[in-house]
Amino acid sequence: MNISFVSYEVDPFAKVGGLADVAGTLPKYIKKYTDQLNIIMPFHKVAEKNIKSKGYLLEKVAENLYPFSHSFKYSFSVFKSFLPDTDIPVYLIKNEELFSTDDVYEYPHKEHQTTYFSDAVISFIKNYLPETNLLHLNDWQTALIPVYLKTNYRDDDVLSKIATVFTIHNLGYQGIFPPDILSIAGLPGYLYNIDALEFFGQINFLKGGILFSDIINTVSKTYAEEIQTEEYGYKLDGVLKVRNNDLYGIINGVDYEKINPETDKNIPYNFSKENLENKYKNKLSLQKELGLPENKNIPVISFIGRIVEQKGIDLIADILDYLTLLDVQVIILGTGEERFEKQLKEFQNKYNNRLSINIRFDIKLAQLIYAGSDMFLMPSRYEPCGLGQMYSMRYGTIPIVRYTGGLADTVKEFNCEKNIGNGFGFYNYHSSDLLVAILKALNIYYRKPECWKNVVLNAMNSNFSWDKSAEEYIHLYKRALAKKV
Ligand SMILES: Nc1ncnc2c1ncn2[C@@H]1O[C@H](COP(=O)(O)OP(=O)(O)O[C@H]2O[C@H](CO)[C@@H](O)[C@H](O)[C@H]2O)[C@@H](O)[C@H]1O
Repeated sequence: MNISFVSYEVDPFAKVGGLADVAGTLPKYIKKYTDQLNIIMPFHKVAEKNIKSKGYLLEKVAENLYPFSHSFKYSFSVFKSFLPDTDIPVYLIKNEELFSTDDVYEYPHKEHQTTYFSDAVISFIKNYLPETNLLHLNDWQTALIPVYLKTNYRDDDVLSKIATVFTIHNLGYQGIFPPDILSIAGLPGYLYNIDALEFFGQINFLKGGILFSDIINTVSKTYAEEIQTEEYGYKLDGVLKVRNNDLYGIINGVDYEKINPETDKNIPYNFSKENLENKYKNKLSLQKELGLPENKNIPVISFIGRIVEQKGIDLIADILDYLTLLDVQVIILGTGEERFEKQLKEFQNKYNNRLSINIRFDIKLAQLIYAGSDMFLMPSRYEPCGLGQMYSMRYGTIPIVRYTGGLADTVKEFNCEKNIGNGFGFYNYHSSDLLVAILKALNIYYRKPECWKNVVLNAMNSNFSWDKSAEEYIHLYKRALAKKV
């Protein structure tokens, strides 16, 4: 198998959320099953900064290339780096006009940027990587690649042989734009059709990915089922049902080398199951760093994530007045929608010694929060997989989740008598249900310390390695390739 993995975010080059973690880790695990594997991403400004500051190798491998169909006649060049500590090449596609913003998703005309990138990837493959026989695509930004392949390039001797696997990391982001994007992208006008890319008078990129890829998957089994219902389908449930025979769910894993309390360089005290005292030293460091009273007995309840509706921020905001009545400390780290950021900042002034609101992106602080907290909130409205709950468990921090999508597949309700389970949760999307789930955890934390220790150990013993999921991806690749013969 000769695979190119295409993603808009790849950790540690450019990260906004969980997509970067997956794109920066999964390739390491599928590598052993493949002949050739590389990653292709845009050369965002932030990637350039990270490569320079971290001293990664960078060389130009191609210049003056052009996309074949796109109406923008800018040329692009391609740079090569490597996924750190591996021999996996990362190809970065550079164009000054389109990748000029500081952050990954800042460019105002994303439809121009993503279509240009998609067609440029194809042109680069045809010219420099013609042995490629499978493209693993991720999210709406890359969803038109299979559309180009099955329309404009269906008779091309190299490109027509390429199979596609398309992973949906989040159905909530679809890439919906006015119909004139088809002519800008150089795609045929007949795609403006209900059986193709048309979507309520617009063009929907994700719909293109769903209909034109050989195989589709999402990042947990439960979410793969949920998105075929009206409640979670974001108006694409019907389209997903049409592709039901080719739709799979594969749970994400955790990079056990990077997300490891025994070796993590971002935390002051490394620890393991055998040495949990150090976890509580991290708790004191965390409290100190955020200006909260330093006390290792007070339960610290945290949230890290994008501050958007998906993550259940409204439920957290609803209960903060009640939660702060209790002897707890609450820490929030994230960035996102302004209305939520503003609302959270207002709470900060009310409850200074119980609450720490941090509106920023800060990887080092995130690791200290995973390590130094007792409980980790993920009351998501929907959650394709979720990584925070798995990271927190690695550090003995107990997830409190809404049982939906990947959260339902990775968190099991703790039962103190039987000593089974690794977290706590609730089902209905109601703030009172979230509050009750937190109270269940606090009850055990305060009144049954032996049980609390057990749930901490159960969480740390949970297995979220990528090995099994990587094997499942290989099966999907084989299925996709079988469609080409
Ligand atoms: N302010 C901040 N500072 C530092 N770090 C921060 C941060 N905000 C977020 N992060 C980090 O970003 C990652 C978020 O990952 P998630 O999987 O939880 O969410 P996301 O919704 O972005 O991903 C989508 O894609 C992934 C990958 O498939 C799915 O797991 C998920 O369900 C889906 O919504 C974690 O590594 C977290 O620590």
